[in-house]
Amino acid sequence: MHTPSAPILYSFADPNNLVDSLARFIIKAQKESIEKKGRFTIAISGGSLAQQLNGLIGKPGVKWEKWQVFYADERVVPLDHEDSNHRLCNDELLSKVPIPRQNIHTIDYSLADDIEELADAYEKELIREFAQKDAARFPVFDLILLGVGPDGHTASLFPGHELLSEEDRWVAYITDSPKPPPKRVTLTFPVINHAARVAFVVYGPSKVDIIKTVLDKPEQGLPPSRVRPISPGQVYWFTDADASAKVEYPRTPFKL
Ligand SMILES: O=C1O[C@H](COP(=O)(O)O)[C@@H](O)[C@H](O)[C@H]1O
Repeated sequence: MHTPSAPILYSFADPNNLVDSLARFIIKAQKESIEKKGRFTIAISGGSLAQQLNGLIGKPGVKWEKWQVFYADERVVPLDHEDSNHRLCNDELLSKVPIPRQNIHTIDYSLADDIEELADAYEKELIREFAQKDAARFPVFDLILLGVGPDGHTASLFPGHELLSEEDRWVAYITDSPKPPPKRVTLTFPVINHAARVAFVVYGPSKVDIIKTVLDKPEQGLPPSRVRPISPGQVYWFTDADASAKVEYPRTPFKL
């Protein structure tokens, strides 16, 4: 097994530059994936990340019909509820681009009374997309987009939670999320760490201390510090000057 590569940190002084660079990065990942496999598999988080994706709207070169979109985590609420990660992503991006609805893989909220069944059903949705085509132990997403909460969670993997040691499941559930709503499903570390690329998108002054801890003190083992995709996977950080203000970890100039 190869050692994971060190994270690559980008810091953008201009917010528009962050949005545009992220869009160009995603389009490049999409192009490489389609050339290799004929499709682009992406998992998207909710929260503040969704607003950073609008650089993709109307951009030439995006082959929406080749995208298979999953959620890195989802709050167990109706899909049109204001807390739903799908609703956020749909409002900010997916409803504004020509992606076929069947390529957007949402949770089945009709199973909400039995969250274990709901998580199993979402895992089966991933198995249909990945296992039959790639025959791998874990799915290899072309790209997973993650955020980081001020408390140090990523996806719905919270500091100190027992889910951090999940080794088998692709999709796990929690009913005691410290951040509301309490019921959520999430991709697990084995899935996140098998991705070809993982990009954190973190901006704003409220994230400044947590990003410093995650990048400068990975030995503390906060969930985002544990995102180290196995080689040749790579983790990237797209940050703004506010979020990365205190980070000593070396920045890399953005170029494609
Ligand atoms: O609850 C969640 O929070 C994180 C971070 O959200 P942010 O608004 O602080 O960026 C998000 O990445 C995750 O998908 C979501 O469920």
